Amino acid sequence: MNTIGTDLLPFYKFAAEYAAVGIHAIDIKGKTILYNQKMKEIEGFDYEELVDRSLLEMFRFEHHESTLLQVLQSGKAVLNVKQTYWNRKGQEITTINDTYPVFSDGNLIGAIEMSQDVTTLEKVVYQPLKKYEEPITFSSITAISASMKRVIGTAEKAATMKLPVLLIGESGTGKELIAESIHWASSSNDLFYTLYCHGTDGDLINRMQEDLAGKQGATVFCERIDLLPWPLQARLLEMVKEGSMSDTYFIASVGEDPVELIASKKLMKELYYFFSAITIQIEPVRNRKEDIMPFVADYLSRHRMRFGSVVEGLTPEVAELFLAYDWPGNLKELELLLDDVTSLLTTEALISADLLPQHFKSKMLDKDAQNPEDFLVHSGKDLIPLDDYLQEAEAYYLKKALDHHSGNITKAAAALGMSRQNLQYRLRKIKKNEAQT
Ligand SMILES: Nc1ncnc2c1ncn2[C@@H]1O[C@H](COP(=O)(O)OP(=O)(O)OP(=O)(O)O)[C@@H](O)[C@H]1O
Repeated sequence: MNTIGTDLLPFYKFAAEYAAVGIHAIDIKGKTILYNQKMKEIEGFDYEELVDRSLLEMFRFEHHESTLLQVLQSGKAVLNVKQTYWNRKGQEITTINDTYPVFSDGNLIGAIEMSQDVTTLEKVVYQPLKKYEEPITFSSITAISASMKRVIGTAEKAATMKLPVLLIGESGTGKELIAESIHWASSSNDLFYTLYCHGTDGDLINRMQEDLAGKQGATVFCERIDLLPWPLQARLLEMVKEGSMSDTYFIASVGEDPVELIASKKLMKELYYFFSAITIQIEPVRNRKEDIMPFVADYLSRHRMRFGSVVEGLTPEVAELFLAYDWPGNLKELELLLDDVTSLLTTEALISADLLPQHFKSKMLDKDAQNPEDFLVHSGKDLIPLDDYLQEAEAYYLKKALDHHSGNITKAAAALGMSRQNLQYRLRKIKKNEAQT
């Protein structure tokens, strides 16, 4: 209650739910008590999956992974942590997180994390300045695999014909690089304009028209039109068809198969028809691993030229890890990893495993382990019989409990609220089941 007697709780609740920052709060036991709309958007959960999200609570054991739990343990705030990662939908997300302990009457009662989504800002402000000092042309693109060579071949033809192009590929596969290369190959005009479609800003398209007013022969790259809200897709369609922009060359990109995007109403059919005079599908890098090592070599050569470093390559162990990893964020993820690693280099000629960031090493170690999210029901995943599901969930949970207590059965059993004998019996049963399958 405030001084004028209005109950503020409903207002606080509304503000938390609809705030433009992602909010995730946990209580003293680590249970999620607040998880707002923006956080769902950032982490890429669909409504159906969220209904199941409470299930994840019972698997919440990765204490060292979570800043929230770290803050809960230390009682100290962790501020200004920038993170780039690929969320559940494979979208690249960059956030700046502040995590605070929450006290009531001097007692710690939980922790709260506030995530600011700076993905678009990063893309607009930071990235274009970051990598290449010269215009991007086809020769800047690593294309050793047969599939990337085909991509470049088609892109070169598209540039000659100057027909609208639709680039299809996961985040980080280099769609923007290809769009820019098509631009330079198709025209001598230096106006390459990227329309970042990640936001819900209603003025996005009007602003672009203002920016391009009176400028002849520009190329507009509409990046990820599938992320554009429906009314803005309609507005974009109207604009590309308008006579006033007839001199503009349009290229667009989408993150998945456009036929599925149309079926799930994420992409307007007419917009697809406009852009798809030529479609170019870029394979994820896990299907063309021949490109990984040449990309690393190219990155390191640029690093030597730019910073005068002496780094030559990777140790065989790191090369093996790079080739084994699936790279959900594609070469962009590899590039960010190399940015991290090379910032630590002094006189090393080879990048060895001890220079790799902890988050990458733990992902490699966990590669074969089951994740909490494997237990969620996804629309694209076949259901399994309940008994099998429960068995898998039990095995996962008990193993995590044991890991958590460094293999100490007595402590794990106590934490699980069961006798030592009961835990041993269940573990034997799991082993037997695993041996049979
Ligand atoms: N084949 C490649 N050759 C060279 N660099 C690449 C290649 N693929 C990706 N990259 C690197 O990855 C980064 C991301 O590429 P880009 O922004 O073009 O990806 P994208 O497919 O447009 O991603 P998103 O859909 O997330 O916007 C670039 O900065 C580039 O340095």
